[in-house]
Amino acid sequence: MNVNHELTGPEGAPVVVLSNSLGTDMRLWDEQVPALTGRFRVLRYDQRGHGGTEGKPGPYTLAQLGGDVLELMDRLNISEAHFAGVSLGGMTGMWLAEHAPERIDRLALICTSADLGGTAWLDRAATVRANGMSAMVEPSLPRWFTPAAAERPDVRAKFGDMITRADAEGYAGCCEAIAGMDILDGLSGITAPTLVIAGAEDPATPPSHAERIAAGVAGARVEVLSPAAHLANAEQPEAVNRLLLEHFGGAA
Ligand SMILES: O=C(O)CC1=CCC(=O)O1
Repeated sequence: MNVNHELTGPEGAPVVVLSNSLGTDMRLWDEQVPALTGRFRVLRYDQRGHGGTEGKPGPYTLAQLGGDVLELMDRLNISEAHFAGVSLGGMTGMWLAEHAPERIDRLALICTSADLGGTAWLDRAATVRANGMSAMVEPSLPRWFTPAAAERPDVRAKFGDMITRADAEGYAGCCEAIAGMDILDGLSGITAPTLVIAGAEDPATPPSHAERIAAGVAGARVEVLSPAAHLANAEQPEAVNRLLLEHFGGAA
């Protein structure tokens, strides 16, 4: 799998891997990279079918999305890393922390869920396969941002571009990975110190989902940010940067 990625920050520093959500790409992390590269080597990548990573025919599984990360880490000679993921990226992180615990040091889960599966995802996969990605822009932005942020021209341009650039088959395959996800029972197997961040106004993965994750992962801590919807790291970058630096051990 040829995973599009970017590796920046000081050579030899601890590595942080950043994983994007459904419909976005590595630009989701634009506000985090400058803050993190002061202390960390940062590897951000595009999930299958998103940004510059090809969308193989779906359906996908979380095991495949996690496998893409392990393959990339192997290729770059990264034996272990901290991991932060938003939504689908967080699901990928939970899969990795359960199934490859020796590769994940500390885990940050942003606006995600361990139990978001269901048939609605199969309907969404069918919709994008039939109609393409541009139909997803207007429904997505109000889930991703609170109303004031969702109306900002810069936000609409940047995140609208991410959605329309995504490959419909890749997006659909990722929807099918969410539909088939089975993480809840595996949470007790996660030993990486875990921070869970939620957006108080997130309609897709509200804070109750963060609380359910934290109830399953021993020692996990929850932080709820407001105002923030589903892409809390884009809407509240300073707060998320501070939390990530504290959690990964890079705070001044
Ligand atoms: O539906 C959305 O756009 C929100 C979302 C669910 C999983 C994910 O990665 O994003």
